[in-house]
Amino acid sequence: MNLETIQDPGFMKQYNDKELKALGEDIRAFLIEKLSVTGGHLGPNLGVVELTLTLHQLYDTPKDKLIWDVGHQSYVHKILTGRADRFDSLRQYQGLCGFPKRSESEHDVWETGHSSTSLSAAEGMALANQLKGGDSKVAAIIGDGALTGGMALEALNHIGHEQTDLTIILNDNEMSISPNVGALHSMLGRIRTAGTYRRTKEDVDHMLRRIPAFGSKLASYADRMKDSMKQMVLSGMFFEELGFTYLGPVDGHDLDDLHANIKYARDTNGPVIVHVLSKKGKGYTPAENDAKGTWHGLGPYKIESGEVIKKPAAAPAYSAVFSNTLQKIAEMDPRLVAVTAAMSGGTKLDTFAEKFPDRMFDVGIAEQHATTMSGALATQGMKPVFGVYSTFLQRGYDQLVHDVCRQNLNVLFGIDRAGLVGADGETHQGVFDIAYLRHLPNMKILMPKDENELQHMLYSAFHNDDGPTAVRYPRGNGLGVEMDEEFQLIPYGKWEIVREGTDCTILSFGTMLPIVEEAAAVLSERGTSVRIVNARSAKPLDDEMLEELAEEGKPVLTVEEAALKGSFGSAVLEYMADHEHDSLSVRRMGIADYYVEHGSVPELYEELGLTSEKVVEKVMAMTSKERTNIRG
Ligand SMILES: Cc1ncc(C[n+]2csc(CCOP(=O)(O)OP(=O)(O)O)c2C)c(N)n1
Ligand SMILES: CC(=O)[C@@H](O)[C@H](O)COP(=O)(O)O
Ligand SMILES: [Mg+2]
Repeated sequence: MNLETIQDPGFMKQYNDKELKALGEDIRAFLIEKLSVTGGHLGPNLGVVELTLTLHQLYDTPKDKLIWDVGHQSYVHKILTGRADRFDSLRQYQGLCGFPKRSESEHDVWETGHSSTSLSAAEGMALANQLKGGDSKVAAIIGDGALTGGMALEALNHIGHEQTDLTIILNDNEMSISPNVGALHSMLGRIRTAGTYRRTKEDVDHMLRRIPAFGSKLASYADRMKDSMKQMVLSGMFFEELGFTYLGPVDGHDLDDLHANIKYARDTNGPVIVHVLSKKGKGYTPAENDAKGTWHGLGPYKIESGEVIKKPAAAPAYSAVFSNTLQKIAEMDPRLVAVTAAMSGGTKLDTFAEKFPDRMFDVGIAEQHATTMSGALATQGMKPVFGVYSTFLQRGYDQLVHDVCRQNLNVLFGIDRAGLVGADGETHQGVFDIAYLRHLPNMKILMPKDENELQHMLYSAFHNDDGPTAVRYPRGNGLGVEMDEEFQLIPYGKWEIVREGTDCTILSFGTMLPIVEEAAAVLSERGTSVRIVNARSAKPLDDEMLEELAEEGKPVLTVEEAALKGSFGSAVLEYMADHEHDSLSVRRMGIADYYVEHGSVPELYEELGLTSEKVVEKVMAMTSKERTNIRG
């Protein structure tokens, strides 16, 4: 079938199994082919083909509501709701979003990208429906990884209490990005086994009862024994005890099994959880055999061989420098403990865990728990390092305030994906952490200009015993600079002049330095002499340098890859105002007050005006204005 002719799911409502199977095969082939060029979350989507087909047969969207969690597995849903023709632009600038997007389609009723929000959203929509006397059906599709997120358990608690009519499809493929972790995961594993156990039980029952004379006595005795075992292993009781009807485990690739159970759930009063067992990467061998999470989300690949096409990297990934530096420190200092919230691959803490298995804790998708636990580790003299994406640390904000900063605990936050991340788009850009950290008393915020300075910053922060420090670094690879053999201590609040100049000073924060240096070279050719400062801490600032700049009186420009409101440039403005340097001209470049969607980072730099050309323009305006002022 030509999937690009699909307008909406109406066409498949009456499809029989054979037609659905054929459609499923077309969808798998389409995904494998398209994503081999664009990249994306192939594994998760291959795992939900039959499930999504069944949902769109049984639910009449957009009247009925389907909510996808984490949302990276919504490509099949997007194909069935008329967007197959946009897949060549998947996760590209002004192209198809990799997560549900309400502006893209009326069938996308809730936007996700951060994990574990679907149950709360489903409850909200179901309660609204109830209050309005509507007849919409609501279903949330949540993965076994996302179920480990605290929000999901908060919602289960409330939904079970309210007894709201809604269905939760638990898509259990035993994987988070990498293999799932935690007691919930083990419990689900027991259910998977119990599922097999239950089928065996029925077979045994049938066999026993066929024994003449005492067979039925034997069977009922065996039943009693089996039931106590069932209670023990059939942990669907966990959900039943919370007030849910538990159905499962259901074969996530068997259309009949799915249809019967999800239809039953849809038409049952009260909350129902359907435990679906699926295979991540189903239908494409390299993805099916993926034990590490390579095929969770990836770039282009060769379909036949499954070879992932990697661009030759001239420099190490910042995440690798982070992990390698921690390993070097951990060899010298037994107090170092690494923590991740289900991102061991992305943060490269998986390589740390290979060397120090007892000193790396993956807590699941639980940033709140990770933050507070790290604080408590510090109270006991350990030196915890929480490796976390900027955007995901937002999930642990109160724990940052209430537990870590207020108690001034020695936690080092390795904030990865700081700045624009690109293809994951607005839910993942790491552009708010300076703003959400800077106003917290006791927090320090550092960002290196390159990978060599990153190792020194991590080393310096690790040896700082004056409370929490955030060392932030971007997604992707470094600049290819030489790495010092020996660690150096970088004093907090001491910036570095990397180029002398007399007409204007640019305070470059973190990754902006190459763009600023390029602009300075152009400005120099035009006769404007620019001083460049590697302003490597947003808190504390370099007060001494700021006083000198104020004294000198030349224009100052701050440049950062972060939200302008509340980040580094704001800190400089605040400083100058608070110290009554009212005549100094300070201007800022950064990310304006909106959510930056998906695209390549260079394209997003263009959109945001974070280019050397724009820096040149800005400085020319500032200095010519300054010159005009002098001439009067
Ligand atoms: C708050 C938050 N933390 C971490 C992530 C990163 N993340 C994206 S998908 C994923 C794993 C999800 O596992 P699961 O829900 O089982 O979905 P599957 O990929 O197995 O279908 C993680 C950890 C996130 N999106 N949101
Ligand atoms: C869906 C999700 O949140 C993760 O898969 C995320 O896309 C990983 O990002 P990186 O590719 O930067 O590790
Ligand atoms: Mg999973």
